[in-house]
Amino acid sequence: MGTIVRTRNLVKNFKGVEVVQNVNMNIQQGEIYGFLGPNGAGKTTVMKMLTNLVRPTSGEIEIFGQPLQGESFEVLRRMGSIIEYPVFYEKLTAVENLDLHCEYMGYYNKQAIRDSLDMVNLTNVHSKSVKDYSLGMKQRLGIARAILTKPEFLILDEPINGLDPLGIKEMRDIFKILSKEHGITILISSHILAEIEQIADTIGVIRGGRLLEEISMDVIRKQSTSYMELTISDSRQAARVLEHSLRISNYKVMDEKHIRIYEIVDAKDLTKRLVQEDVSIEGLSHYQNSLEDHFLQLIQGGESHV
Ligand SMILES: Nc1ncnc2c1ncn2[C@@H]1O[C@H](COP(=O)(O)OP(=O)(O)OP(=O)(O)O)[C@@H](O)[C@H]1O
Repeated sequence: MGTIVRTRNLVKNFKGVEVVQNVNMNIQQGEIYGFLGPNGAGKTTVMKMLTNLVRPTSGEIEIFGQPLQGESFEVLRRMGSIIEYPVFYEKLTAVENLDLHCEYMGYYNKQAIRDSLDMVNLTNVHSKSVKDYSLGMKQRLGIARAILTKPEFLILDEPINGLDPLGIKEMRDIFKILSKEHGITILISSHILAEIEQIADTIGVIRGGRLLEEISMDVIRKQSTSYMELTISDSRQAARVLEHSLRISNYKVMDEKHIRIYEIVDAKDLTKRLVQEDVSIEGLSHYQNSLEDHFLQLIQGGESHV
């Protein structure tokens, strides 16, 4: 698998303010890359730079192994995008809108229009004009338009924003089909972790214009650990009991009164043995280091909407 997008020290200044700072981003072929960050973090600006809508102040962008320049029309033709909200001719129908888009792109193909509407489940809307569409339908039409020319790489800026749970589910299913069945690499931004974690293969976290982390979901899942924390009278004595009587080796003494155990143990057995060996137990709790904790620690916002 190759790298589809690579940015090196990407910077964007607006009126002297660095809204994107030294971003080094790597998107691999075939993956769904979740671009996670609070409002104003710089996601849209990065996406605009990737699509040549905004020029970087400095740094490099490589897409499909080629540097992105002002005249990279070939590269741009292989990409589809929805940046900010998709805009349509409201009085026209879906097919009429896509017809016009095809004409504009110099890619007239009736079958492609039908295929892409099918792919986003926008059928049976023949005579309806776009002004009567729900937000979810508009978003899906935006995706249909973005995939009309059968791009290899799709950029979607907050496509789930404002959708109801059913709309979100529909969108997720569409992303999965585009990715897994059609092999399209997808960059998708959101400010809500829960939306991203279910679909992304890799997550890039951005805040204040800096890419704080780029990590695969597999690695994150492996890192998220559960443990049991014991509060005891004497952690040294307790550690001896764990090692010698219970044969537990995967634990950590936190301080004089706390021990964390990272392996599965029978809590009843454990407490019984500790009491037998004169260690008094003041507390025992189970913890799960969740994905959310991981990102909240990273972003240090303290809210679940990072
Ligand atoms: N054309 C512009 N001129 C001046 N400042 C801008 C411009 N475009 C974006 N910014 C600023 O750059 C910062 C990053 O904005 P950007 O839209 O990229 O963030 P974002 O992560 O996409 O957030 P959102 O989800 O709210 O769009 C913000 O502080 C924004 O006000």
